[in-house]
Amino acid sequence: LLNDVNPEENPDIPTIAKYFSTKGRYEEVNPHLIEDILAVNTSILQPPSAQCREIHLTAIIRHGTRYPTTKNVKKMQKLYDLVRGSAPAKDSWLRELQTQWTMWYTEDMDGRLVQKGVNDHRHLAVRLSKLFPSLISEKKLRGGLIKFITSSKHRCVNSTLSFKAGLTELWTIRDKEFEHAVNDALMRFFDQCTRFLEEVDNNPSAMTELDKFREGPEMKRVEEKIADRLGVEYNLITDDMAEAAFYLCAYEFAIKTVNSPWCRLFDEVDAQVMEYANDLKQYWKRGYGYDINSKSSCILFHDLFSRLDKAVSENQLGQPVTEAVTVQIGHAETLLPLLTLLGFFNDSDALTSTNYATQTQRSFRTSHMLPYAANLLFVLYDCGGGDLRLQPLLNEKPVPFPGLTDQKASMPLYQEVKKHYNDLLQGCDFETECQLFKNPG
Ligand SMILES: O=P(O)(O)O[C@H]1[C@H](OP(=O)(O)O)[C@@H](OP(=O)(O)O)[C@H](O)[C@@H](O)[C@H]1OP(=O)(O)O
Repeated sequence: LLNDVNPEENPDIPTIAKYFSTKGRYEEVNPHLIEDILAVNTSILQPPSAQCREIHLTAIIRHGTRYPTTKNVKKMQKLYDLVRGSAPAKDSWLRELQTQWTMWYTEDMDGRLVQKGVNDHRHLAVRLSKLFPSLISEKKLRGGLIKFITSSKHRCVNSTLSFKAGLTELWTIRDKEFEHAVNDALMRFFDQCTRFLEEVDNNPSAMTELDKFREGPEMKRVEEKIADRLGVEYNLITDDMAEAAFYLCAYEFAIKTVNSPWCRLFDEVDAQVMEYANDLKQYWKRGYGYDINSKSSCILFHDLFSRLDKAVSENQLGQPVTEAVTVQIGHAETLLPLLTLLGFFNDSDALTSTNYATQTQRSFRTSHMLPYAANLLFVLYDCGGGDLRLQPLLNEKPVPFPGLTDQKASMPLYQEVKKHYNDLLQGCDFETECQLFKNPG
Protein backbone atom coordinates (compact mmCIF):
# COMPACT_ATOMS: atom_id res chain seq x y z
CA LEU A 1 0.00 0.00 0.00
CA LEU A 2 2.89 2.24 0.79
CA ASN A 3 3.75 2.23 -2.88
CA ASP A 4 0.42 3.88 -3.61
CA VAL A 5 1.44 7.00 -1.75
CA ASN A 6 3.28 9.80 -3.42
CA PRO A 7 6.99 8.84 -3.43
CA GLU A 8 7.61 12.12 -1.62
CA GLU A 9 5.66 10.89 1.44
CA ASN A 10 6.63 7.21 1.32
CA PRO A 11 8.59 6.58 4.57
CA ASP A 12 10.43 3.71 2.85
CA ILE A 13 12.01 6.23 0.48
CA PRO A 14 14.61 8.59 1.97
CA THR A 15 13.51 12.18 1.33
CA ILE A 16 17.00 12.80 -0.03
CA ALA A 17 16.81 9.91 -2.58
CA LYS A 18 16.38 12.33 -5.48
CA TYR A 19 19.85 13.77 -4.82
CA PHE A 20 21.89 10.55 -5.15
CA SER A 21 23.46 11.46 -8.53
CA THR A 22 25.07 8.41 -10.21
CA LYS A 23 24.33 6.40 -7.07
CA GLY A 24 20.60 6.89 -7.61
CA ARG A 25 17.92 4.25 -8.22
CA TYR A 26 16.32 4.21 -11.70
CA GLU A 27 12.88 4.42 -10.07
CA GLU A 28 13.63 7.95 -8.83
CA VAL A 29 13.73 9.23 -12.43
CA ASN A 30 10.61 7.18 -13.33
CA PRO A 31 8.51 7.03 -10.11
CA HIS A 32 5.57 5.32 -11.88
CA LEU A 33 7.78 2.19 -11.94
CA ILE A 34 7.63 1.93 -8.12
CA GLU A 35 4.08 0.68 -8.42
CA ASP A 36 4.51 -1.29 -11.67
CA ILE A 37 8.10 -2.01 -12.76
CA LEU A 38 6.91 -3.07 -16.24
CA ALA A 39 4.71 0.00 -16.90
CA VAL A 40 5.31 1.89 -20.14
CA ASN A 41 3.59 4.89 -21.67
CA THR A 42 3.53 4.37 -25.45
CA SER A 43 1.69 7.67 -25.94
CA ILE A 44 4.95 9.53 -25.31
CA LEU A 45 6.39 8.29 -28.61
CA GLN A 46 4.05 10.39 -30.84
CA PRO A 47 5.50 9.77 -34.33
CA PRO A 48 4.36 12.67 -36.57
CA SER A 49 2.15 10.37 -38.60
CA ALA A 50 0.57 6.93 -38.36
CA GLN A 51 2.67 5.98 -41.39
CA CYS A 52 5.88 6.13 -39.33
CA ARG A 53 7.35 2.77 -38.52
CA GLU A 54 10.50 2.20 -36.49
CA ILE A 55 13.32 0.61 -38.52
CA HIS A 56 16.31 0.76 -36.12
CA LEU A 57 17.04 1.32 -32.44
CA THR A 58 20.40 1.86 -30.76
CA ALA A 59 20.32 1.73 -26.94
CA ILE A 60 23.36 2.88 -24.96
CA ILE A 61 22.72 1.71 -21.41
CA ARG A 62 24.54 2.01 -18.09
CA HIS A 63 24.87 -1.19 -16.04
CA GLY A 64 22.35 -1.81 -13.29
CA THR A 65 22.58 -1.23 -9.53
CA ARG A 66 25.98 -2.21 -8.17
CA TYR A 67 27.97 -2.55 -4.96
CA PRO A 68 30.26 0.30 -3.92
CA THR A 69 33.75 0.35 -5.37
CA THR A 70 36.67 -0.61 -3.12
CA LYS A 71 37.68 3.04 -2.80
CA ASN A 72 34.33 3.89 -1.23
CA VAL A 73 34.04 0.72 0.91
CA LYS A 74 37.25 1.84 2.67
CA LYS A 75 35.73 5.28 3.42
CA MET A 76 32.49 3.69 4.60
CA GLN A 77 34.39 1.30 6.92
CA LYS A 78 36.27 4.26 8.46
CA LEU A 79 33.03 6.11 9.19
CA TYR A 80 31.44 2.96 10.62
CA ASP A 81 34.39 2.50 13.00
CA LEU A 82 34.10 6.14 14.04
CA VAL A 83 30.35 5.84 14.79
CA ARG A 84 30.78 2.54 16.65
CA GLY A 85 33.47 4.11 18.79
CA SER A 86 31.51 7.24 19.71
CA ALA A 87 29.76 7.83 23.05
CA PRO A 88 26.46 5.91 23.47
CA ALA A 89 23.73 8.05 21.95
CA LYS A 90 20.35 8.99 23.39
CA ASP A 91 18.57 9.18 20.01
CA SER A 92 17.21 5.75 19.04
CA TRP A 93 18.18 6.05 15.35
CA LEU A 94 21.81 6.77 16.37
CA ARG A 95 21.78 4.01 18.97
CA GLU A 96 20.61 1.73 16.15
CA LEU A 97 23.61 2.79 14.06
CA GLN A 98 25.95 2.29 17.02
CA THR A 99 24.64 -1.12 18.10
CA GLN A 100 22.41 -2.79 15.46
CA TRP A 101 23.55 -1.76 12.00
CA THR A 102 26.56 -3.87 10.96
CA MET A 103 29.02 -3.00 8.20
CA TRP A 104 28.36 -5.67 5.58
CA TYR A 105 30.15 -4.10 2.61
CA THR A 106 33.54 -5.66 1.79
CA GLU A 107 36.33 -4.45 -0.48
CA ASP A 108 36.04 -7.46 -2.81
CA MET A 109 32.55 -6.34 -3.82
CA ASP A 110 34.33 -3.67 -5.89
CA GLY A 111 31.43 -2.39 -7.95
CA ARG A 112 29.94 -5.76 -8.88
CA LEU A 113 26.34 -5.97 -10.01
CA VAL A 114 23.81 -6.76 -7.28
CA GLN A 115 20.54 -8.67 -7.66
CA LYS A 116 18.62 -5.38 -7.97
CA GLY A 117 20.92 -4.53 -10.88
CA VAL A 118 20.07 -7.86 -12.56
CA ASN A 119 16.41 -6.96 -12.22
CA ASP A 120 16.98 -3.40 -13.43
CA HIS A 121 18.09 -4.79 -16.79
CA ARG A 122 15.64 -7.70 -16.98
CA HIS A 123 12.77 -5.27 -16.48
CA LEU A 124 14.22 -2.59 -18.77
CA ALA A 125 14.43 -5.18 -21.58
CA VAL A 126 10.75 -6.05 -21.17
CA ARG A 127 9.68 -2.38 -21.03
CA LEU A 128 11.66 -1.57 -24.19
CA SER A 129 10.06 -4.56 -25.96
CA LYS A 130 6.66 -3.08 -25.02
CA LEU A 131 7.68 0.40 -26.24
CA PHE A 132 9.16 -0.89 -29.53
CA PRO A 133 7.41 -4.24 -30.20
CA SER A 134 8.27 -4.36 -33.92
CA LEU A 135 12.00 -4.01 -33.19
CA ILE A 136 12.55 -5.76 -29.88
CA SER A 137 10.63 -8.90 -30.81
CA GLU A 138 11.12 -12.65 -30.48
CA LYS A 139 11.30 -12.93 -34.27
CA LYS A 140 14.11 -10.38 -34.52
CA LEU A 141 15.97 -11.85 -31.55
CA ARG A 142 15.81 -15.34 -33.00
CA GLY A 143 16.71 -13.92 -36.42
CA GLY A 144 19.98 -12.51 -35.05
CA LEU A 145 18.87 -8.95 -35.79
CA ILE A 146 19.44 -7.79 -32.20
CA LYS A 147 23.12 -7.24 -31.38
CA PHE A 148 24.69 -6.89 -27.91
CA ILE A 149 27.94 -5.05 -27.19
CA THR A 150 29.33 -4.63 -23.66
CA SER A 151 32.19 -3.19 -21.61
CA SER A 152 34.43 -5.91 -20.24
CA LYS A 153 33.69 -4.90 -16.62
CA HIS A 154 31.82 -7.64 -14.73
CA ARG A 155 28.92 -5.26 -13.89
CA CYS A 156 28.37 -4.57 -17.58
CA VAL A 157 28.74 -8.18 -18.76
CA ASN A 158 26.29 -9.31 -16.07
CA SER A 159 23.91 -6.49 -17.02
CA THR A 160 24.05 -7.70 -20.63
CA LEU A 161 23.24 -11.27 -19.55
CA SER A 162 20.36 -9.88 -17.46
CA PHE A 163 18.97 -7.81 -20.35
CA LYS A 164 19.03 -10.92 -22.58
CA ALA A 165 17.44 -12.99 -19.81
CA GLY A 166 14.62 -10.44 -19.62
CA LEU A 167 13.81 -11.18 -23.25
CA THR A 168 14.32 -14.96 -23.24
CA GLU A 169 12.11 -15.23 -20.12
CA LEU A 170 9.46 -12.99 -21.71
CA TRP A 171 9.29 -15.24 -24.78
CA THR A 172 10.21 -18.47 -22.95
CA ILE A 173 13.14 -19.07 -25.25
CA ARG A 174 15.10 -22.01 -23.84
CA ASP A 175 16.52 -23.56 -27.00
CA LYS A 176 18.88 -20.79 -28.05
CA GLU A 177 21.74 -18.72 -26.64
CA PHE A 178 22.44 -15.22 -27.90
CA GLU A 179 25.97 -13.92 -28.00
CA HIS A 180 27.39 -10.52 -27.10
CA ALA A 181 30.59 -8.79 -28.15
CA VAL A 182 32.96 -7.34 -25.54
CA ASN A 183 34.26 -4.08 -26.98
CA ASP A 184 36.11 -1.71 -24.65
CA ALA A 185 37.28 0.50 -27.51
CA LEU A 186 33.63 1.52 -27.81
CA MET A 187 32.26 1.12 -24.28
CA ARG A 188 35.36 2.23 -22.34
CA PHE A 189 36.80 4.67 -24.89
CA PHE A 190 38.04 6.89 -22.04
CA ASP A 191 40.63 4.25 -21.13
CA GLN A 192 42.14 4.49 -24.62
CA CYS A 193 42.14 8.26 -25.18
CA THR A 194 45.70 9.31 -24.33
CA ARG A 195 44.98 13.02 -24.15
CA PHE A 196 42.08 12.42 -21.74
CA LEU A 197 44.22 10.16 -19.56
CA GLU A 198 47.07 12.66 -19.45
CA GLU A 199 45.16 15.93 -19.22
CA VAL A 200 42.21 14.84 -17.05
CA ASP A 201 42.14 11.34 -15.59
CA ASN A 202 45.74 11.34 -14.31
CA ASN A 203 46.08 15.10 -13.88
CA PRO A 204 45.62 16.03 -10.18
CA SER A 205 44.93 19.68 -11.03
CA ALA A 206 42.08 18.76 -13.41
CA MET A 207 39.60 18.44 -10.52
CA THR A 208 40.50 21.77 -8.86
CA GLU A 209 36.90 23.02 -8.75
CA LEU A 210 35.73 19.84 -6.99
CA ASP A 211 38.70 19.94 -4.60
CA LYS A 212 37.98 23.57 -3.70
CA PHE A 213 34.24 22.88 -3.20
CA ARG A 214 35.01 19.92 -0.91
CA GLU A 215 37.09 22.29 1.23
CA GLY A 216 34.60 25.15 0.91
CA PRO A 217 31.96 26.67 3.22
CA GLU A 218 28.95 24.69 1.98
CA MET A 219 30.64 21.32 2.55
CA LYS A 220 32.11 22.48 5.87
CA ARG A 221 28.61 23.28 7.13
CA VAL A 222 27.35 19.85 6.06
CA GLU A 223 30.25 18.20 7.92
CA GLU A 224 29.54 20.22 11.09
CA LYS A 225 25.85 19.27 11.01
CA ILE A 226 26.76 15.60 10.63
CA ALA A 227 29.22 15.88 13.54
CA ASP A 228 26.51 17.53 15.66
CA ARG A 229 24.02 14.77 14.79
CA LEU A 230 26.61 12.11 15.67
CA GLY A 231 27.81 13.97 18.76
CA VAL A 232 31.45 13.82 17.67
CA GLU A 233 34.24 16.39 17.25
CA TYR A 234 34.05 18.55 14.12
CA ASN A 235 37.57 17.62 13.01
CA LEU A 236 36.55 13.92 12.74
CA ILE A 237 33.93 14.53 10.03
CA THR A 238 35.89 15.35 6.87
CA ASP A 239 34.50 15.65 3.33
CA ASP A 240 35.43 11.99 2.83
CA MET A 241 33.38 11.04 5.91
CA ALA A 242 30.42 13.10 4.70
CA GLU A 243 30.67 11.35 1.31
CA ALA A 244 30.87 7.94 3.04
CA ALA A 245 27.71 8.69 5.05
CA PHE A 246 25.88 9.85 1.91
CA TYR A 247 26.93 6.70 0.03
CA LEU A 248 25.90 4.43 2.94
CA CYS A 249 22.42 5.94 2.76
CA ALA A 250 22.37 5.70 -1.05
CA TYR A 251 23.64 2.09 -1.27
CA GLU A 252 21.41 0.78 1.53
CA PHE A 253 18.48 2.23 -0.43
CA ALA A 254 19.54 1.29 -3.98
CA ILE A 255 20.64 -2.26 -3.07
CA LYS A 256 18.18 -3.19 -0.29
CA THR A 257 15.44 -0.56 -0.72
CA VAL A 258 15.97 0.33 2.94
CA ASN A 259 15.62 3.84 4.36
CA SER A 260 18.61 3.32 6.67
CA PRO A 261 19.54 5.39 9.76
CA TRP A 262 22.53 6.73 7.77
CA CYS A 263 20.05 8.90 5.89
CA ARG A 264 19.21 10.71 9.15
CA LEU A 265 22.60 12.41 8.95
CA PHE A 266 21.41 14.65 6.10
CA ASP A 267 18.60 17.13 5.59
CA GLU A 268 17.56 18.29 2.13
CA VAL A 269 19.96 21.25 2.13
CA ASP A 270 22.86 18.94 3.02
CA ALA A 271 21.87 16.45 0.28
CA GLN A 272 21.77 19.20 -2.35
CA VAL A 273 25.34 20.16 -1.42
CA MET A 274 26.45 16.50 -1.70
CA GLU A 275 24.66 16.26 -5.07
CA TYR A 276 26.47 19.36 -6.34
CA ALA A 277 29.84 17.89 -5.31
CA ASN A 278 29.04 14.77 -7.36
CA ASP A 279 27.91 16.92 -10.29
CA LEU A 280 31.17 18.88 -10.08
CA LYS A 281 33.09 15.58 -10.34
CA GLN A 282 31.08 14.47 -13.37
CA TYR A 283 31.14 17.94 -15.01
CA TRP A 284 34.93 18.27 -14.87
CA LYS A 285 35.83 14.59 -15.35
CA ARG A 286 33.25 13.52 -17.93
CA GLY A 287 31.22 16.58 -18.96
CA TYR A 288 31.62 20.14 -20.22
CA GLY A 289 34.62 20.93 -17.99
CA TYR A 290 37.20 19.95 -20.61
CA ASP A 291 36.67 19.59 -24.37
CA ILE A 292 38.61 16.32 -24.45
CA ASN A 293 36.03 14.71 -22.11
CA SER A 294 33.37 14.74 -24.85
CA LYS A 295 35.82 14.34 -27.77
CA SER A 296 36.99 11.04 -26.27
CA SER A 297 33.51 9.72 -27.19
CA CYS A 298 34.01 10.46 -30.92
CA ILE A 299 34.47 6.73 -31.59
CA LEU A 300 31.03 5.99 -30.06
CA PHE A 301 29.49 8.98 -31.89
CA HIS A 302 30.71 7.75 -35.30
CA ASP A 303 29.76 4.17 -34.47
CA LEU A 304 26.21 5.35 -33.77
CA PHE A 305 25.81 7.33 -36.98
CA SER A 306 27.43 4.69 -39.18
CA ARG A 307 24.93 2.21 -37.77
CA LEU A 308 22.05 4.62 -38.47
CA ASP A 309 23.32 5.33 -42.01
CA LYS A 310 23.55 1.59 -42.70
CA ALA A 311 19.95 1.09 -41.58
CA VAL A 312 18.86 4.01 -43.79
CA SER A 313 20.59 2.66 -46.89
CA GLU A 314 19.30 -0.89 -46.38
CA ASN A 315 15.80 0.48 -45.85
CA GLN A 316 16.01 2.68 -48.95
CA LEU A 317 17.11 -0.33 -51.02
CA GLY A 318 14.03 -2.13 -49.80
CA GLN A 319 16.20 -4.65 -47.96
CA PRO A 320 15.61 -5.83 -44.38
CA VAL A 321 17.65 -3.83 -41.87
CA THR A 322 20.30 -6.38 -40.88
CA GLU A 323 20.89 -4.79 -37.47
CA ALA A 324 17.46 -3.77 -36.26
CA VAL A 325 18.53 -3.24 -32.63
CA THR A 326 21.91 -2.59 -31.03
CA VAL A 327 22.14 -2.81 -27.25
CA GLN A 328 25.39 -1.30 -25.94
CA ILE A 329 26.08 -1.64 -22.22
CA GLY A 330 28.64 0.57 -20.46
CA HIS A 331 29.15 3.03 -17.64
CA ALA A 332 28.01 6.45 -16.50
CA GLU A 333 31.29 7.62 -18.02
CA THR A 334 30.29 6.04 -21.33
CA LEU A 335 26.99 7.93 -21.56
CA LEU A 336 27.97 11.30 -20.12
CA PRO A 337 30.73 12.22 -22.63
CA LEU A 338 28.38 11.33 -25.51
CA LEU A 339 25.50 13.35 -23.99
CA THR A 340 27.98 16.24 -23.66
CA LEU A 341 29.26 15.85 -27.25
CA LEU A 342 25.63 16.07 -28.46
CA GLY A 343 25.09 19.20 -26.33
CA PHE A 344 22.55 17.83 -23.84
CA PHE A 345 22.14 19.54 -20.42
CA ASN A 346 24.54 22.39 -21.17
CA ASP A 347 24.10 25.35 -18.81
CA SER A 348 25.18 28.89 -19.70
CA ASP A 349 27.49 28.98 -16.68
CA ALA A 350 30.12 26.37 -15.82
CA LEU A 351 29.72 24.53 -12.53
CA THR A 352 32.43 25.90 -10.24
CA SER A 353 33.42 25.75 -6.57
CA THR A 354 32.09 29.27 -6.01
CA ASN A 355 28.73 29.43 -7.82
CA TYR A 356 26.75 26.69 -6.05
CA ALA A 357 24.13 29.23 -4.91
CA THR A 358 23.29 30.29 -8.48
CA GLN A 359 23.34 26.74 -9.91
CA THR A 360 20.33 25.39 -8.02
CA GLN A 361 18.29 25.31 -11.29
CA ARG A 362 21.12 23.88 -13.40
CA SER A 363 20.23 21.39 -16.16
CA PHE A 364 23.51 19.48 -15.69
CA ARG A 365 22.22 17.24 -12.89
CA THR A 366 23.38 13.63 -12.90
CA SER A 367 20.56 12.64 -10.48
CA HIS A 368 18.18 13.16 -13.42
CA MET A 369 20.42 11.87 -16.19
CA LEU A 370 22.47 8.95 -14.88
CA PRO A 371 20.86 6.65 -12.33
CA TYR A 372 21.73 2.94 -12.44
CA ALA A 373 20.48 1.47 -15.76
CA ALA A 374 20.29 4.94 -17.31
CA ASN A 375 19.63 4.53 -21.03
CA LEU A 376 20.06 6.75 -24.09
CA LEU A 377 18.03 5.52 -27.08
CA PHE A 378 18.09 6.59 -30.71
CA VAL A 379 15.06 5.38 -32.69
CA LEU A 380 15.03 5.71 -36.48
CA TYR A 381 11.60 5.92 -38.15
CA ASP A 382 10.59 5.59 -41.80
CA CYS A 383 7.54 7.86 -42.20
CA GLY A 384 7.10 7.12 -45.92
CA GLY A 385 8.06 9.11 -48.99
CA GLY A 386 11.71 9.23 -47.93
CA ASP A 387 10.74 10.98 -44.70
CA LEU A 388 13.17 9.50 -42.15
CA ARG A 389 13.13 10.75 -38.56
CA LEU A 390 15.35 10.19 -35.53
CA GLN A 391 14.02 10.30 -31.99
CA PRO A 392 16.31 10.42 -28.94
CA LEU A 393 15.01 9.18 -25.59
CA LEU A 394 16.72 9.39 -22.19
CA ASN A 395 15.50 7.01 -19.50
CA GLU A 396 12.45 6.13 -21.63
CA LYS A 397 11.41 9.76 -22.16
CA PRO A 398 11.80 11.66 -25.46
CA VAL A 399 14.37 14.46 -25.26
CA PRO A 400 14.80 17.06 -28.02
CA PHE A 401 18.23 17.33 -29.64
CA PRO A 402 19.65 20.55 -28.16
CA GLY A 403 19.62 23.50 -30.53
CA LEU A 404 17.70 21.71 -33.27
CA THR A 405 14.91 24.00 -34.49
CA ASP A 406 12.83 21.38 -36.34
CA GLN A 407 11.60 19.72 -33.14
CA LYS A 408 8.35 18.22 -34.40
CA ALA A 409 7.40 16.47 -31.15
CA SER A 410 11.09 15.70 -30.57
CA MET A 411 11.23 13.69 -33.76
CA PRO A 412 13.29 15.71 -36.27
CA LEU A 413 14.21 14.66 -39.82
CA TYR A 414 17.29 12.43 -39.78
CA GLN A 415 18.92 14.68 -42.39
CA GLU A 416 18.30 17.69 -40.11
CA VAL A 417 20.06 15.90 -37.28
CA LYS A 418 23.04 15.06 -39.50
CA LYS A 419 23.20 18.65 -40.71
CA HIS A 420 23.11 19.88 -37.11
CA TYR A 421 26.04 17.63 -36.17
CA ASN A 422 27.85 18.00 -39.50
CA ASP A 423 31.06 19.41 -38.01
CA LEU A 424 31.32 16.39 -35.71
CA LEU A 425 30.39 13.98 -38.50
CA GLN A 426 33.11 15.44 -40.73
CA GLY A 427 35.62 15.66 -37.87
CA CYS A 428 35.67 14.32 -34.33
CA ASP A 429 38.38 11.83 -35.26
CA PHE A 430 39.20 9.80 -32.14
CA GLU A 431 42.90 9.31 -33.02
CA THR A 432 43.38 12.98 -33.85
CA GLU A 433 41.45 14.25 -30.82
CA CYS A 434 43.14 11.82 -28.41
CA GLN A 435 46.75 12.24 -29.52
CA LEU A 436 48.70 13.95 -26.79
CA PHE A 437 50.18 16.87 -28.69
CA LYS A 438 47.33 17.84 -30.95
CA ASN A 439 48.50 19.69 -34.08
CA PRO A 440 47.13 23.24 -33.87
CA GLY A 441 44.52 24.28 -36.44
O1 LIG B 1 32.89 7.07 -6.68
P1 LIG B 1 32.98 5.73 -7.35
O2 LIG B 1 34.19 4.94 -7.03
O3 LIG B 1 31.73 4.92 -7.25
O4 LIG B 1 33.16 6.12 -8.88
C1 LIG B 1 33.16 5.06 -9.80
C2 LIG B 1 32.17 5.36 -10.87
O5 LIG B 1 30.92 5.50 -10.27
P2 LIG B 1 30.09 6.85 -10.46
O6 LIG B 1 31.04 7.96 -10.15
O7 LIG B 1 29.67 6.86 -11.90
O8 LIG B 1 28.97 6.70 -9.50
C3 LIG B 1 32.12 4.20 -11.84
O9 LIG B 1 31.15 4.49 -12.84
P3 LIG B 1 30.02 3.35 -13.10
O10 LIG B 1 29.07 3.95 -14.10
O11 LIG B 1 30.77 2.17 -13.64
O12 LIG B 1 29.39 3.08 -11.78
C4 LIG B 1 33.47 4.05 -12.49
O13 LIG B 1 33.42 2.94 -13.39
C5 LIG B 1 34.53 3.82 -11.42
O14 LIG B 1 35.78 3.76 -12.03
C6 LIG B 1 34.53 4.96 -10.42
O15 LIG B 1 34.75 6.16 -11.13
P4 LIG B 1 36.00 7.06 -10.75
O16 LIG B 1 35.89 8.22 -11.70
O17 LIG B 1 37.18 6.19 -10.99
O18 LIG B 1 35.82 7.46 -9.31
